[in-house]
Amino acid sequence: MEHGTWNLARFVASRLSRSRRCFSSMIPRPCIIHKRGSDILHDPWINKDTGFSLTERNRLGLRGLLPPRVISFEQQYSRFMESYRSLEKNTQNETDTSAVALAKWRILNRLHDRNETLYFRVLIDNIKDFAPIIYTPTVGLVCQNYSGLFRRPRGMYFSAKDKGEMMSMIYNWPSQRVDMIVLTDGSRILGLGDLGVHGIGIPIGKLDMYVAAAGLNPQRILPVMLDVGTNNLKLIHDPLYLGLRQPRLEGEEYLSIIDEFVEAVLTRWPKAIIQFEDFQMKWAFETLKRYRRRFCMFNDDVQGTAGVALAGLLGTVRAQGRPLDHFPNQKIVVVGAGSAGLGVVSMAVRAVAKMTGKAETAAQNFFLLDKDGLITKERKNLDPAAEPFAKDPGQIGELRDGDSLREVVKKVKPDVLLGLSGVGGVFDEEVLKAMRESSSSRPAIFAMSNPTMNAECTATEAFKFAGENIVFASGSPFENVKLGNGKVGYVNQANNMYLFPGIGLGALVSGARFVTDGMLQAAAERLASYMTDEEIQNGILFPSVKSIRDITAEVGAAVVRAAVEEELAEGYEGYLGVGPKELAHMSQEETVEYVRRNMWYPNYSPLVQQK
Ligand SMILES: NC(=O)c1ccc[n+]([C@@H]2O[C@H](COP(=O)([O-])OP(=O)(O)OC[C@H]3O[C@@H](n4cnc5c(N)ncnc54)[C@H](O)[C@@H]3O)[C@@H](O)[C@H]2O)c1
Ligand SMILES: O=C(O)C[C@H](O)C(=O)O
Ligand SMILES: [Mg+2]
Repeated sequence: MEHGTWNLARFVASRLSRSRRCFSSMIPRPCIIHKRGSDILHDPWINKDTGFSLTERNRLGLRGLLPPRVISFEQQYSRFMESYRSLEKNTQNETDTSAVALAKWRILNRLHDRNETLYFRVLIDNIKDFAPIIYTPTVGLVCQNYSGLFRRPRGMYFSAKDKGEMMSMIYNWPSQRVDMIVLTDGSRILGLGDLGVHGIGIPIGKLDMYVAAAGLNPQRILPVMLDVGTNNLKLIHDPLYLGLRQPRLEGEEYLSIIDEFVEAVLTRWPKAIIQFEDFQMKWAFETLKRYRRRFCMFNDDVQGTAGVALAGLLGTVRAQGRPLDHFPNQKIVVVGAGSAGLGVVSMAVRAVAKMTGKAETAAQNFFLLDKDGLITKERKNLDPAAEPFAKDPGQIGELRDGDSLREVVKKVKPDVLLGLSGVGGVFDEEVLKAMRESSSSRPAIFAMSNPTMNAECTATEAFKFAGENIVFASGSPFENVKLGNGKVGYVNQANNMYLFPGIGLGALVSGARFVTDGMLQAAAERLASYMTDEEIQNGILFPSVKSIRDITAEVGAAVVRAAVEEELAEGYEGYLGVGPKELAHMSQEETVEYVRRNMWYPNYSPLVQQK
């Protein structure tokens, strides 16, 4: 087939007519099931509650197991939203905001446990309201209270006691096919530290976002907890703790558990993608190095975060009214030299090197701090991962190793202050006021740590102390700030949710062998270019969460094109799957359409039972 002669519409039509699979993007197609009667009502993947038609009730042995009236999907939807809105109304004056957040989570979780089609429809339609409940920040609270909230298991749990058994355990998962796994060991849950097995809430929340934003089929996702123990003594001594009450495995013992799990997954589902999430830094880097050239995986905290931050940094240059090629001149202070901070600096420095063609000087305008202050080459026991970004002491205003954040901001006068420290309030009044002396007339403050309590500062503090002309972004959502005189300080949410669904989806529908730096760079660049100049001038660096499906399609397509360019796209065996040659011939627009068409959308499908 010649380039340019490939016709997406014709191609999609031909796929639609020949496919017999049970999920579709828009048109409900029959779903083949192997269950009957009450087993159907207890399976949230296929349950429709009172929505089963009378003919379906007859066909599936459901007659008499439900009240006689058939309630339509739209009626069920309205009834759920009414009960949610009445909870909202009844709790609006409640001062215990955590209790309210958990009550909202419970009502959504009950629906999730009962009827996934309805759950995902309400989630997609109300993503701006519901993302903060099923995802950051409430998901952090859920993990902290997991033993009390636990009713039904979700996902799979592999523990150190399962060594030697994982290859058979993986077949206990009821779905024949899994496309996307989010895996954690619970060792660094948001900024909340080691929450052991209770960290399972994070993979669940991330995969909910995959379904909502990337349209992954919920029957093909798998949240996984690898329980290798916990070093959180409070949990070890808690009689209701649900995980192994032993210290974390270390060294080769630890790695052998991950190796065994990975082997088991890839034996059953060789094309599954594994997203590593909320691993403590040493294992985040070690596992990334170990696996990234062996199968299709990425670490969201290192790589997804880096792309989102880079998009924000490029947006800041535009918001400051400067041309993009000014980026290498921006002075950027990064607070936190962990998996996220180092991921951000590495990617941003690579972008500078690409722009200037000078790798040796690309890190000169980045200033990295950890809990012991500014990192210089004089640092004792300097972490090799931080070494390329360590400053020469004496550079700019006599910088010294261990200089405090206040000193660094005063001496450097940065254009951007970016926090990934996990420590709430480190951007205090003095630090924020010092940002008024920034060499930019429109400095940016990125308080990216999660959840809300761990943000380096609040939005209100940032606008109050650093000035009304700043650009502001936070990892957890904050309300826009009223500045008086009808002016509003715009709050961006700089969260990796803008990228990981598109990275995963792009890797999936291209059949990429690996996730490369080139694919990640393409994802970040697409996110950066998504905003118009007008939006950027108004301080809006990231799109509204409301358009997350659209962004994800664009990011996914950028990842597909990069995978094709790097000759890593092996094709996708899905409902609308294509081979590598067809992928190679798609235009940019056709790729976006192809990605979009592969998104699952929640509708009740007619159920057909096969013995
Ligand atoms: N917004 C997002 O999308 C996003 C993505 C990833 C991580 N995060 C958040 O970033 C935070 C850090 O994650 P991580 O994986 O890098 O953790 P990490 O534990 O690997 O690293 C934390 C780093 O912060 C440093 N630090 C601690 N206290 C400090 C202080 N007072 N001043 C300066 N530095 C200090 C530590 O020395 C370490 O270098 C978490 O809160 C996490 O939720 C946000
Ligand atoms: O989970 C999030 O909201 C973002 C990020 O992955 C984090 O660990 O904080
Ligand atoms: Mg994370």
